[in-house]
Amino acid sequence: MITSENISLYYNNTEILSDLSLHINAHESLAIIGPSGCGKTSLLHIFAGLIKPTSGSIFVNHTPLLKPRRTTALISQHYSLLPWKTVFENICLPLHIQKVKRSAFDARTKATLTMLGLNHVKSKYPTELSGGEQQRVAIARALVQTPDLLLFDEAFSSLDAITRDRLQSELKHLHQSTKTTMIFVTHDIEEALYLGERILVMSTQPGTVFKTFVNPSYHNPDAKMSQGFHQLSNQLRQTLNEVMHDAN
Ligand SMILES: Nc1ncnc2c1ncn2[C@@H]1O[C@H](COP(=O)(O)OP(=O)(O)OP(=O)(O)O)[C@@H](O)[C@H]1O
Repeated sequence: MITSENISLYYNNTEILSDLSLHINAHESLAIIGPSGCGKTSLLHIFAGLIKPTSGSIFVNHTPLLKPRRTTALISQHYSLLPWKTVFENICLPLHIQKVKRSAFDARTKATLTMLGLNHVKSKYPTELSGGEQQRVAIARALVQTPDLLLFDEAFSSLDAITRDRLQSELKHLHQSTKTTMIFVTHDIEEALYLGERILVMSTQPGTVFKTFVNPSYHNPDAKMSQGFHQLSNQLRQTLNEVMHDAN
């Protein structure tokens, strides 16, 4: 689905990403973890087509990525909902902008509201919702466009532990049922392990691939309780220590 070939990124004269090559398969769920400032958000913005690498190439479905795609959705920790619009209106906004017919977008919006358990708040305004509900609305607004690529930038970091657990499990279910390609940037090792079929550990700035891990417990319904989960969690912790050690 996405291939980056030897990409580098400079801001002013500072090298942020260096010679980064990576392939993400269609339907894969990849978690990206790494030290603060190593360029995770910048890499996600490159995948979204929002910024161009200074050198190297980036392809989505074998086509050079030159601008944002309509079927890529980026979800960050700032929900970016319009406060003067209801939940229903916020969710159908992208369809409205794309001039999808009212009859078609009503049905799609209703189906998405049901999928994310938001029917009871559909007439409320964002300020009347909890953080978890607002994040669910942001996810619904992304899903209503039936994206083939979902990018999450620390999307759950400001949520309480119970809401985060619930949303993580909803997303995992969504990934397993829709097979949308998903990329999660996170600081949280447990989140990376729960949501990533594969986990990419980045080096310190300038960021590049330090190591990737295949996650054997991803498809285990009780992943968080499994021995494999705890073993890989320790391995990831150790690898992040190595990353920091290499930088000193
Ligand atoms: N628009 C910009 N102009 C100049 N420098 C920038 C810009 N955006 C990001 N940077 C710098 O690029 C580096 C990487 O930032 P980025 O947000 O991609 O890292 P990150 O790994 O996501 O960080 P964190 O984990 O702390 O969120 C940082 O040093 C940051 O200060």
